Amino acid sequence: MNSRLRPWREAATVVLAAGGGGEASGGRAAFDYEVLLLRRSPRSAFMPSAHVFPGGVADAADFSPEWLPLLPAPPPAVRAGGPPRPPLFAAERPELGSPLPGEVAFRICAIRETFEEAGVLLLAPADQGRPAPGRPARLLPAGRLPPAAELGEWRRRVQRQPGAFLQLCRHLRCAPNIWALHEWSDWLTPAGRAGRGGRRYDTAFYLCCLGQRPPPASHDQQEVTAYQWTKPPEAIELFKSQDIWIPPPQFYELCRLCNFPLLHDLHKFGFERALEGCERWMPVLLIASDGYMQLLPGDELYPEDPDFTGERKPMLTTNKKIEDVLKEAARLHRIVIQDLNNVAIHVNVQPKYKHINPLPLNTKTGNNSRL
Ligand SMILES: CC(C)(COP(=O)(O)O)[C@@H](O)C(=O)NCCC(=O)NCCSC(=O)CC(=O)O
Ligand SMILES: Nc1ncnc2c1ncn2[C@@H]1O[C@H](COP(=O)(O)O)[C@@H](OP(=O)(O)O)[C@H]1O
Ligand SMILES: [Mg+2]
Repeated sequence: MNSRLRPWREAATVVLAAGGGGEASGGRAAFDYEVLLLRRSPRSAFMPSAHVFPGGVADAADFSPEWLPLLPAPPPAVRAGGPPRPPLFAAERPELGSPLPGEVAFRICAIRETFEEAGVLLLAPADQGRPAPGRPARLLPAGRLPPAAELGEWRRRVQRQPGAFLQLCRHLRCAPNIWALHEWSDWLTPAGRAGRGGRRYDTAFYLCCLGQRPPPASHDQQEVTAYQWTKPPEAIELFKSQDIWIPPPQFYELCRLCNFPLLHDLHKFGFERALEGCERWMPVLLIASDGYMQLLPGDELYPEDPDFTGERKPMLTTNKKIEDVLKEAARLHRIVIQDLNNVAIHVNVQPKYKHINPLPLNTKTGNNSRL
């Protein structure tokens, strides 16, 4: 990516859910699937030790035209649509000389990163033809994979050289299962929250539902130091009890998933909704006297002309307390952060593009009554 043209890096991440086959009934136990969370290394320059979904920065190799003969055609519904898209997908990249559209390359990126960071290979046989988007995806049968040691060697090669992912796919006569990933959201790191060295990310979030038990994963002991498959409400509980720290975008998305106890419902919602479009969200920080808020588009305090580069006014400030700021507002779409693990989403606006609002789960002790 040409970082000189944009003050942020372009990245992709995948909310990987696996399970299914559950019964519809109330309570947390009713969740019939788990999502993959990875703990970032404490040495990471950005969000050290945070629990996130697998993902990372796009590489020129994700845009290689050499992918084209390997990839299946998009399902008809995907090709027919022309919904509103974030700039990440729409931007032309003549600097890469690549005919690969962003919507393909960022999916390849998310799948490559999932292999690098968690050892999970989201591939489909290259001769499989068009996917059936109506059903959750499945992984390759174990018989199509090389022995574990050989696969481990491939993984290290891909980590060193992302172009090796194409070689691996050719070797296995497989292709990244790109159409099993459904566009879900797009988060841009707030100006004023850049990590060491000014790191900010415009990150495409995809949803991928696997209609099978969570596959074995493994961390890489470098960028990622632990992994866990967890039900969305359990992840919120772990956050609340300070066992893990989840950054605001991932917290927001886990609270959205809490609307769907069943994998099949989540998958159906995810692939149908993706056809409606998606917009990029850059939270704008409002610092209050006893904490801060991340204002999101649609909130009445969200600026009409947000400062994307952070050169003008990356943060708003007030002397008031959070409670008083909240009382004064009618149209709410914000993440309220009183301290590291005391986070609540306040939203009463209609989500765009047929998306769903997060369940209002305050992580303050005793407040998760909806679970
Ligand atoms: C996948 C990433 C872009 C990381 O890339 P890397 O593996 O380091 O190459 C990951 O950062 C990600 O999923 N980002 C999503 C959007 C984002 O940047 N969120 C950070 C928000 S920081 C924040 O809100 C802090 C706060 O106010 O508490
Ligand atoms: N052993 C390690 N500990 C911490 N971070 C590591 C690491 N090995 C690699 N990384 C970091 O992981 C990031 C690559 O992530 P990804 O492949 O998901 O995009 C790089 O961050 P930077 O790009 O910020 O330097 C790299 O420095
Ligand atoms: Mg990463």
